[in-house]
Amino acid sequence: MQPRQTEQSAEQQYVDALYARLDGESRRVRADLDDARRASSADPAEAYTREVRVAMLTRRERTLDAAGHHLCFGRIDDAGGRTLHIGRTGLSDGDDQLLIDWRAEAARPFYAATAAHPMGLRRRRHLALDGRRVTRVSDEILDGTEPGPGDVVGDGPLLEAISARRTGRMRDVVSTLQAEQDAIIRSAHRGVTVVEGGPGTGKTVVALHRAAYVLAGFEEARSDGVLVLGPGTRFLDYIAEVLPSLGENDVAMSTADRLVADALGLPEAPAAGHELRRAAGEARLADELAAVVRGYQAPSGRLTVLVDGDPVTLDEHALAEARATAGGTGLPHNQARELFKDLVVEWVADEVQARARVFLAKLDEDIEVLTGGVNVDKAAAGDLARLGFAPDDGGRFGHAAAVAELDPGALQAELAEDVALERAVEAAWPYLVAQDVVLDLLDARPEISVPDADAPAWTAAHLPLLDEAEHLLNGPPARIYGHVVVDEAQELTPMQWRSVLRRCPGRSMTVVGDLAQAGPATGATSWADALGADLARRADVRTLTVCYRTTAEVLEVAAPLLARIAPDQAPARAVRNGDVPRRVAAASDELVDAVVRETGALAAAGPDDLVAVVAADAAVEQIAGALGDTRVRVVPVSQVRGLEFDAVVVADPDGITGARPGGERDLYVALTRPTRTLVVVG
Ligand SMILES: Nc1ncnc2c1ncn2[C@@H]1O[C@H](COP(=O)(O)OP(=O)(O)OP(=O)(O)O)[C@@H](O)[C@H]1O
Repeated sequence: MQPRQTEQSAEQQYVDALYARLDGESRRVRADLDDARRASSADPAEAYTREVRVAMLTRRERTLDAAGHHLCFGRIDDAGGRTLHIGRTGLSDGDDQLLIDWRAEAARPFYAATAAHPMGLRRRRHLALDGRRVTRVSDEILDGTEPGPGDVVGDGPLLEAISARRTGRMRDVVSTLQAEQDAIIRSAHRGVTVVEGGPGTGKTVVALHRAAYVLAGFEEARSDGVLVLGPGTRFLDYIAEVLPSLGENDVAMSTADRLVADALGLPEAPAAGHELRRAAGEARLADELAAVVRGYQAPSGRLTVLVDGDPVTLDEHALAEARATAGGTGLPHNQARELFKDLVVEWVADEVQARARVFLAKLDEDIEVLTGGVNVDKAAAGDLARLGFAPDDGGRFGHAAAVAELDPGALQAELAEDVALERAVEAAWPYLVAQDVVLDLLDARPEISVPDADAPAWTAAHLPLLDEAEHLLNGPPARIYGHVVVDEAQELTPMQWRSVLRRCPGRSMTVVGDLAQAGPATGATSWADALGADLARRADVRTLTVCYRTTAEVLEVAAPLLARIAPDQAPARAVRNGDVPRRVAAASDELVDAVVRETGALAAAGPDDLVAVVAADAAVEQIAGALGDTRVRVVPVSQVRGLEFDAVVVADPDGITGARPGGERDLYVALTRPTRTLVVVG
């Protein structure tokens, strides 16, 4: 038998044993889960323990289900001949660790060892499986020794993975993660990790595998959940299968816009043009909204309340003090209003009591005069004492008793319910709703206004403003996350960042993006622009340098553009070579025909290939119409960030660069989408 076959059948035996173990554990977990679900207890502590157990077993059940697909994909052998198999979950037989979870520390050398730093390994082995059958074994020798009879050295699985035809859905790449990617995924850093890198360097891959790692390793991520944010629904569909295939089904996925719309209970808002998005996304609008809200908080003047028909007035000084106290708590506006009202009530109650005291003292005097000097207190002392009143130092009960009857608590409670007082407070410090606050702001900013203030047609661009206002009025969002992953992070406006950050109070985040690909709504040129100087300073910034998507030839076509739009950025290094991209000249009236011809040729040449046309947004409809009903996708350049295809036709590059500001960045994004074939028509 060939070494390849011998090794393959030895691995097959091992893999069979792993699957037997997996099946056994799945059966056991399911039985335990049934038991745990059936058990009921009236004791709250026991009921809680049971719930925790059900949650734990459910998670394990899911992990085991997902792990069944390509259960084991690697093995590492150290110089002493010890071996470890690496896979999607850990499996053991008593003390024997049969399979190591890829996230475990012991699996690190599988990803991190190189010939320069073998980390004690002699060999790294990749296993390819088809169902439960081992279809291939391939080895890398890391310690510089010659391959022996048991080594199967050949083409790397990475090359095979990245050369494979795309399906339109991203897959997990847990079996071929590269060292520079793995170092970020496994980082123990709990704050903000920023991952930058050119197109196709695996930023999305890193972000998603990091989410899975963080879920397993960080307690706060497990308890408060993980959120993945992407630039649009097309992109979210594209990445939807990666985390479930890693056994993680509980990760929330959304766009920054949908996140806010859901939180505020608003319907999906229509997309906005980049000018509106940019204008409505400026950071200073947060200050302006805060000023709008402050403007409603007891503006200077006096506050008059009618109590039993008598006016009681808080003068400017008293009002300013109440405003300063309520405002100074830092509470959101609507909660601070309650405190403001309490202060007004207290003030008014004091005033009413002071007036009563004066009035009663006067009454005592009048009675004494009327009764010819008879001291009423003295005369009624016995009765008053029986009623529980104590005389003051001068032996007087009179107004002390009467004022005591004006129980301050009861008086305040009564005032708090008083309609006239409530009306006066509402005029000074009204309850506010977010939409009204934003409409107030828009009065002063016609460039971001909505047409009809009575039925405002909010667009996605306004959502972060509404979210900001909601925060100012009612405080932090109810739903927060233990870890937030932001993909295509260069696309978020400063106001969107504020929405995202307020949902991640722990600031445990993975932020991935490429500033050279920034669209016109943000045009961020530094991470400090994007994240704010403070957070950017504390962030752990990593750079990916190797392009796994496309060929060296395609990167070469994009290189002059990169030099113009991001002169400081070193181009990524491609690991593959391929065909030289083609340029097809076409006059503007022939353009659509030429695009149809070229895509037709590509689709015919690769019947299973994923073929796309990328065009300026305004040109999409015409091209799609001319193409008719084909499997070729026509994608507007504004929505193509993060996506990839086997073959791409870029239609009318000048049209793309001229369509909107920063058009060269759009073109750069378009040119870097293919995994293999690029045709530029124009
Ligand atoms: N270690 C890897 N093994 C196999 N495939 C990989 C690996 N790293 C990246 N890839 C593949 O390379 C392609 C590009 O990866 P990804 O989309 O994560 O790049 P990106 O940096 O996010 O790109 P962009 O900037 O265009 O959004 C994907 O098909 C991905 O699956």
